[in-house]
Amino acid sequence: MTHKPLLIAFDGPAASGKGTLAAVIARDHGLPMLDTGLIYRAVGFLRAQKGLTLHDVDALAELALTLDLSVLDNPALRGREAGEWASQVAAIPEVRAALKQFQVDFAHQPSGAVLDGRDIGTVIAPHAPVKIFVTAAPEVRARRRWLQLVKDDPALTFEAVLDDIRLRDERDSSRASAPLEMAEDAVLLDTTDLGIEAAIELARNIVKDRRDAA
Ligand SMILES: Nc1ncnc2c1ncn2[C@@H]1O[C@H](COP(=O)(O)OP(=O)(O)OP(=O)(O)O)[C@@H](O)[C@H]1O
Ligand SMILES: Nc1ccn([C@@H]2O[C@H](COP(=O)(O)O)[C@@H](O)[C@H]2O)c(=O)n1
Repeated sequence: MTHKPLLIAFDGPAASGKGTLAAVIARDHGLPMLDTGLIYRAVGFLRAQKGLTLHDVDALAELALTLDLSVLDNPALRGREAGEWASQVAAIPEVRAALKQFQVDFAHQPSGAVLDGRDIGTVIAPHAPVKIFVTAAPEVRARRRWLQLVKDDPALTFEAVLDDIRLRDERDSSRASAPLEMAEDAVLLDTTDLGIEAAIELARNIVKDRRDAA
C-alpha cells in the first residue's frame, strides 16, 4: 500500500510520556520530530534571563518571533523551573501567535512529521490523520518526572513535583488561548498502568490503524 506523507500529532499533559512515544514513532517512520514544549521552555527561559515580566507582552512576542533555535540544545530548558516559566508564557496569546507559523511549517514538510505538545491536534495540525492524546494519572506523571529530576536535585521531593504538575495542568487546561484539550478525532492513550514498552506497542498500533484508515 502507498501512503501520503505521514503527519502525527501527540498531545497530553506534562510527563505523560508523549515525547518518549513521539520519538519512537518518528524513528520508526524516519520522520523529523519537533518537541514543541521546548520552544515554549526556551521563551520562558529567555524571559527570566532578560528580566522581562509577563506583562511585557510586545517584548515577549518579539522574543518568540526571533527565537534562535540553537538555544533548544540548552540542558537547562529541561529543568523544573523552565517548565513552570514555559507554562506562564504559553498562556499569552501573542506568544502563541508568534510561535505558530514555525510549528505549522514544520508540520507541513513534504516528508511528513511528528510533533508533540498541547495543541498540535487542535491548532497546529488539525488535519493530521493520526492524533494521539497521551495521559496518565497526576501521581504517576509526577513520579516519572521526579525520577528524572531528582538525579540532579537530590533534595527535591515527590510532593513538590506533584504540586508543579497539578499547577501546570490547571494553567494549561484553563487558559483561553489553545488550552490543553483532546481533539475530537484523537485516540486516547492512558499510560497510567502501562510501562514504556507496552505504551509504545499501543502507539504503534494506533498509528498503523489510523494511517491505513486515512
Ligand atoms: N509508560 C511509561 N512508564 C514509565 N515511565 C515512562 C513512561 N513513559 C514515559 N516515561 C518516562 O517518564 C518521563 C517523562 O516522559 P516524557 O518526557 O516522554 O513525557 P512528556 O509527556 O513528553 O513530558 P513533557 O510534557 O514535560 O515534555 C521520562 O523519564 C520517560 O522515560
Ligand atoms: N504545544 C505546546 C507545548 C507546550 N506548551 C507549554 O509549554 C509547557 C512546557 O511543555 P513541556 O511539553 O515541555 O512540558 C507546557 O506546560 C505548556 O504550558 C504549550 O502551551 N503548547
